Amino acid sequence: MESYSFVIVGGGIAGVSCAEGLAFLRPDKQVLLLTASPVIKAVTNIVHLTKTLCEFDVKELRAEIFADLHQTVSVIQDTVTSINTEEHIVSTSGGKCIAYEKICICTGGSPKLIAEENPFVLGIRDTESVKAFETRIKDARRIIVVGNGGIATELVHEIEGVEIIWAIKDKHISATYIDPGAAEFFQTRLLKTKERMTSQTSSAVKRLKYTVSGSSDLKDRPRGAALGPDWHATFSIHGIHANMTKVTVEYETEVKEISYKAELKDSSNESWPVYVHLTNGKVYGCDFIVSATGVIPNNSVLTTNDKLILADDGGIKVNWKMETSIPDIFAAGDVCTASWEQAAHWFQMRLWTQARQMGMYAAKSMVASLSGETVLQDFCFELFSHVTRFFGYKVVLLGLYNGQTLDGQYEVLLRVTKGVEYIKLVMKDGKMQGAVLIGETDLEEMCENLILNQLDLSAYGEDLLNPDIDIEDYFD
Ligand SMILES: Cc1cc2nc3c(=O)[nH]c(=O)nc-3n(C[C@H](O)[C@H](O)[C@H](O)COP(=O)(O)OP(=O)(O)OC[C@H]3O[C@@H](n4cnc5c(N)ncnc54)[C@H](O)[C@@H]3O)c2cc1C
Ligand SMILES: NC(=O)C1=CN([C@@H]2O[C@H](COP(=O)(O)OP(=O)(O)OC[C@H]3O[C@@H](n4cnc5c(N)ncnc54)[C@H](OP(=O)(O)O)[C@@H]3O)[C@@H](O)[C@H]2O)C=CC1
Repeated sequence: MESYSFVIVGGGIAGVSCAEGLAFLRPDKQVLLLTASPVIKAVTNIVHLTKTLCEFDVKELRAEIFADLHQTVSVIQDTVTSINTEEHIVSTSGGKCIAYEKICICTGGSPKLIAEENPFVLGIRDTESVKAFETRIKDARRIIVVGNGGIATELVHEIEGVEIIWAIKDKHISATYIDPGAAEFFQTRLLKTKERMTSQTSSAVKRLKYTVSGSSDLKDRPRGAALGPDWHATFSIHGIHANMTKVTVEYETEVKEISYKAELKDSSNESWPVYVHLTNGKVYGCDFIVSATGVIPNNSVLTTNDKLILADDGGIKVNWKMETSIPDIFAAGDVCTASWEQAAHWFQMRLWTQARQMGMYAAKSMVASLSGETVLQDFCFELFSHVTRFFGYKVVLLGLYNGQTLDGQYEVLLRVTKGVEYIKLVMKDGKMQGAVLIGETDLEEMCENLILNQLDLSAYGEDLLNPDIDIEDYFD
């Protein structure tokens, strides 16, 4: 039987970061990366914006190319079906049994759909799912997007040539990331006017796009890793209309029923393949529905083990060393749920930054566990930080950016320049707890420092955001 010191299951960012970390830390040990898809995701072109905040590109590599880059890493494309945790043996659907000393589960997540098995409900996760979406949208007149998080926000902004009904549970758009004020700031970009489309073309700032190498023979691949930055730029997501793009937001509503006929009249007089009945009483016919309603961790490789402890969200519970409840089994990325006592300004969100940090840290922890050394928790778990792009703007989120865990006991300092920047500082007892920085504010480093060092800023009051005072000089 083949045997490895370290086995990793999953070739997404968490698994690949873990494999790279292990290869670096223990070049004397053999590492096996077992992954269901023939391409793996590697992080490249890392740009550090601050101590905890970085931007990077995600590169798709064929498994054999990744293995060639790392002498001690082997990659096998196969699906893990079960793990014998007593014997330390992992079994695959291809009939392999492989022995391990330490194993890390990095199997990611799958879209949590509002209706499983409904052919009109699509989720977006990997290259295959976007290809399915691309095929469907090119003939679509109207689609319904359900959900108010990352995917819905990106899609509604990027899709052209189709009517979009965006059904959200909240009172404002993009509620997973921003507050009502920032939602208002984005409002002009949301309305897909001709003017907006022109300005978008000229102002779009894109990071490097990744390419899908050798995609033609990947048709039948099993579920792949989650997409990378600017994933939408690699696909054509344009509906049937040449010029018309219209967005209607249905606030504070959910999908009650999906049917193939409408009892109530749909507002258009057209006929549609499918109708969505909302809890606010409205009925919309559409060509299909995008369910951008979160992810479910892929925990099945371990669920038959009665020692496994899962969190309420289905994630595999891990402690601060990324250890699961089963000896010698670690987990990282979207599949796990951080179940340690967390630092005051950090919380888990299923993002690629955290997938990378967790994967790298799991490698450290596995190495320490093998050699009986102690490990200290990584600094990255001190502060939540995320940089992304919504509606064409750079968006930086730091710490308790939405007042998370503060029970409404905080103040907000705000500076808004319409169409340029939106800055929100979350303050408690004169100390900064979190920040939302939209636009090119150049304030991320200062805010990061002030959240981490908890300096009492009461003396500065609102001057903290006075554009006439170069406050950065005080705090960098
Ligand atoms: C459309 C989209 C846009 C996103 N945009 C952003 C963004 O802008 N910023 C951001 O920070 N995050 C973003 N995310 C989230 C981010 O992509 C994920 O949090 C991150 O990639 C998770 O990485 P992972 O390695 O944990 O899991 P995945 O990338 O899901 O990788 C899981 C891997 O495990 C393999 N696997 C699964 N089951 C098995 C098995 N049984 N045996 C063997 N292999 C298996 C899969 O093939 C895959 O290779 C986005 C996600 C999506 C879907
Ligand atoms: N730029 C970025 O940072 C991006 C990040 N991502 C990441 O990719 C993953 C998948 O994205 P996404 O699917 O958008 O997930 P998110 O977790 O970002 O958002 C899910 C949204 O769907 C809502 N929701 C959940 N269930 C229902 C339901 N039954 N009916 C209506 N609404 C519902 C949630 O509301 P509630 O929270 O109230 O339950 C939330 O608004 C996430 O981990 C996300 O963080 C994706 C794209 C871009």
